[in-house]
Amino acid sequence: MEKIRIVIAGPRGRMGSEAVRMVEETPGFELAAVLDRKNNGRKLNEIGPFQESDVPVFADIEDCLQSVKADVLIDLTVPEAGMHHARIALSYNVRPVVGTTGFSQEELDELKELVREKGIGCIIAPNFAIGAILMMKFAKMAAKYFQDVEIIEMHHDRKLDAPSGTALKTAQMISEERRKQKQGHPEEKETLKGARGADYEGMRIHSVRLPGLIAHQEVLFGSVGQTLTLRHDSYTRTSFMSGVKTAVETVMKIDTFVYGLENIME
Ligand SMILES: NC(=O)c1ccc[n+]([C@@H]2O[C@H](COP(=O)([O-])OP(=O)(O)OC[C@H]3O[C@@H](n4cnc5c(N)ncnc54)[C@H](O)[C@@H]3O)[C@@H](O)[C@H]2O)c1
Ligand SMILES: O=C(O)C1=N[C@H](C(=O)O)CCC1
Repeated sequence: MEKIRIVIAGPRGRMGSEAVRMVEETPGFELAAVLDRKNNGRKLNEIGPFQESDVPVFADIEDCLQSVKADVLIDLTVPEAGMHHARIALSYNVRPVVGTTGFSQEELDELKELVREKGIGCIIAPNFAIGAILMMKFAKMAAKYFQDVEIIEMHHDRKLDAPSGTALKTAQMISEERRKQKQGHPEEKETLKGARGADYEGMRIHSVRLPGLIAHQEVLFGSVGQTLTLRHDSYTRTSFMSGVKTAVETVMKIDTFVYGLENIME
């Protein structure tokens, strides 16, 4: 069987470098090229700790996709670059697997429409860790029985977007079961701005940023005389890689837009 040829955007990043390792180690996957903001025209083993890999580095995705044959683009960059890469990849019939977070609803809708026009698969995954996916699914289940919920997401202090993509996706999944309602005292007042966190349909999302953390989230439900806490922790970025691998394999078999790995989990 032919190998799945993959382009990775963001190969020098925390996630992108893990993804390069995963692709290189996976039978059936082949790294075709990488997209880096800098280092156009060089080889991957000249720009990072990847001794074995001499695939070409491109700064521009169009140059890349005109020069190398690719099946899948894995994007682990920043939202502006991720959107641009996903749009161009689709226009070249290359299937995007996007782990980058921070997209607006309008951007997700635009990608969904492009995928509908093209008829090839595209997966946007705010979190690739199986435990995080289960946490979100359990939170949705619990929301049927608990109307009051707050989300606390905790990440390393190099993270650019807040709230995290996972926290937003969790809130969206909960909102499929929970009726919209403002939580807390109807007359509560913040004496320090932001004390009650972000407001998603009346439920609150709190973002913690600290060195030492990787990616963690608690979903706290409260009802009369009881609370229920769901918690997930990613202690290393390798925790995300089996999800990236599954997404790459799956995106080759589908012709639709998927937002969230829970939609492709058996
Ligand atoms: N879906 C998940 O499970 C998951 C897990 C962890 C992180 N993330 C997300 O992945 C993204 C990357 O996270 P990170 O911690 O690896 O960040 P990082 O800052 O370590 O890496 C991002 C990389 O993207 C590169 N980059 C920026 N613009 C680029 C461009 N135009 N072309 C090519 N490369 C470009 C940067 O140079 C950098 O090397 C973030 O949006 C983060 O929220 C998702
Ligand atoms: O490290 C990050 O940045 C992470 N981002 C994702 C998010 O925003 O939910 C997933 C976890 C790690």
